[in-house]
Amino acid sequence: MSRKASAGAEYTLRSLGSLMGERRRKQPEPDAAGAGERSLLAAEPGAGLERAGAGGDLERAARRQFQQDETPAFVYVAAVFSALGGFLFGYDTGVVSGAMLLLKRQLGLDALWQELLVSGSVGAAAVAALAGGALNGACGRRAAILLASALFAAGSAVLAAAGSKQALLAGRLVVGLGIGIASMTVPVYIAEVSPPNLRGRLVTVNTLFITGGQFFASVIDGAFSYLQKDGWRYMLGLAAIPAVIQFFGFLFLPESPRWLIQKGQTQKARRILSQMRGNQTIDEEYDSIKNNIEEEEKEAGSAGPVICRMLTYPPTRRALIVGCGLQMFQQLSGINTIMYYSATILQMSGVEDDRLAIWLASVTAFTNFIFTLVGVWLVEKVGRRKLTFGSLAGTTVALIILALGFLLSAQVSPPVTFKPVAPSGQNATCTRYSYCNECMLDPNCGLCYKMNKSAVIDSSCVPVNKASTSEAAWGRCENETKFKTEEVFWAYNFCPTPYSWTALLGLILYLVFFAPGMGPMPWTVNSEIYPLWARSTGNACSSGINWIFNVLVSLTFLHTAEYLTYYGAFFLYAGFAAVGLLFIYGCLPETKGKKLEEIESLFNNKLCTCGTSDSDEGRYIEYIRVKGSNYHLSDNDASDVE
Ligand SMILES: O[C@H]1[C@H](O)[C@@H](O)[C@H](O)[C@@H](O)[C@H]1O
Repeated sequence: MSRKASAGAEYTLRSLGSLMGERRRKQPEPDAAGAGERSLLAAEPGAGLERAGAGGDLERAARRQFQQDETPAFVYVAAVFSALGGFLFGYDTGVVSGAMLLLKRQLGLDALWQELLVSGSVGAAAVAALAGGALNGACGRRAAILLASALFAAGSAVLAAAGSKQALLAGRLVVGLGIGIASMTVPVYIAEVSPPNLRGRLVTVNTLFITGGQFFASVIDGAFSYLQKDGWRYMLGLAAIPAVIQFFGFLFLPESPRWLIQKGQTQKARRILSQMRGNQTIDEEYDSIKNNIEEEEKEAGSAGPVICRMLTYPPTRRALIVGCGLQMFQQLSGINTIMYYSATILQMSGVEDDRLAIWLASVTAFTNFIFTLVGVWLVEKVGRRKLTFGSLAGTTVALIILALGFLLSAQVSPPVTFKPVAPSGQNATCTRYSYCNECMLDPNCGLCYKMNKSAVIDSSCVPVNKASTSEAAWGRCENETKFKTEEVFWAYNFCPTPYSWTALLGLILYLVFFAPGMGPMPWTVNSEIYPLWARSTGNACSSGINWIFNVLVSLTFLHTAEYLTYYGAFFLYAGFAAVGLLFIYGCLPETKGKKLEEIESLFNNKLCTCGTSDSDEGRYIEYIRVKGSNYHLSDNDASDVE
């Protein structure tokens, strides 16, 4: 039974499709626009007018019809300005790989410094995401977004002007703090200002901006890679522009009305809510939020840290497990390894030119972006649960194909047929390897070879030039301009085999399936599943988990590949994804179209019964006030019934 019902107010329970306790019964699917507007008497918008018999119902149905057409442009403006935080998150995480190619040469960075600059900001993001919960709760979403954009701007300026590696590290850490705060705040803010029927779509737009930022970063990397000296300053510094735009935009944008109500600033909250809802009456939404907060405060008690209250109160504990689980499986299915190694996978498939591979990597980022757009379109049509499940199922299959591609390539990996003698003082470790795939698993080595028709001949495994991976440290492939005229080829990171296209196919399928669901849904679902008192903390924890697993997966990939080989690593990710499928099937309820205040009741049942239990999308339950408290728990019905 819902917490509201147990709170002493007297309710009658009405339901369209099924009553409490009944199993799911199939309802006609509302269309996207009406997803949040399921009526008591009409499950589909549009059917409302015909079916509403009584005068009050008719009026309500008409009002609903009117309301759903009118979402003020203001909501979209607020969503787009906050999603600039997503863009910066994507840009700053994406741009660093290209910048690093130039930086390591210009500043002579060793592996440790490269690692620090790449992972430092991700680590800082994890810390800031975890700390961002307290910041959000105490100062509000708007202040947190303003702080994030200020950090992005300041960090980018430091990076653009950096004169030493220490300054670069400081800049990356500051940017990382911005990424962490933005990643946990922006989805919450968008969810709180959006009307229920658009919420999923608008929060998903934030992930569209993340992947858009990553794509834009890859184009900028490609463009500035020609500017060998100082190109990295532009790559890293350009992020200041959207950061400044967001900062000034947010000076004019309002605080989340839900947060204001929680803090007792009710007049201001009413004003902002009516601005956000245009011509719609806001009384019901306002009362619903306010009563919900009062109920929550009564029931959850205000003693102790929020995280302890969340863990001891079963519905929020379950929501937290679902939220963190989704973020963990998003990262464990290997998205960032795929993005990072896409250039390698493309090279394996026969793209030998380094520059071309960089440009093709931006095609990968573009695919991720475009298919996130498909997610924006689908989220209100098919709902979060089906979209996430379908997406992860496809991702699992794609990972298996990718792994098979690497496996087949390893099996026909060309043997090393020529063992040159290392010049004195030079490293000869690479010459020990007997097959190309062994040579490739050692990051210090590459293959130098000739081709006879499509067969690899005269191949040797030699050390890579530390300053430029496009040539060897010594031997036939030592000088790129020279060996290219001599029909000698150099492969760093890939083995030329006839099965490489399988890996390419796996890569494309991976992005096509991952981007619409597993990419955005963990963020979208997390922005919806916690009650207001636990929302900032819940999002802080789940975003923190996302960043922690992001670091873990990216940092361990090369070692995993060394121990398990490439195909082993991808089979491992496929295994994680398969476990994630069971988790989603069992534990993820449908939140589509529900008011944020209603979602908590989805977690009243024992965890991981969603696949079979009645707390799923087929149920349309409505509590109507009979007397006493002046609100009800319903699927967007706007009136009080005495
Ligand atoms: O949702 C995003 C998105 O899918 C990005 O492409 C990925 O790099 C992030 O790690 C993820 O959180």
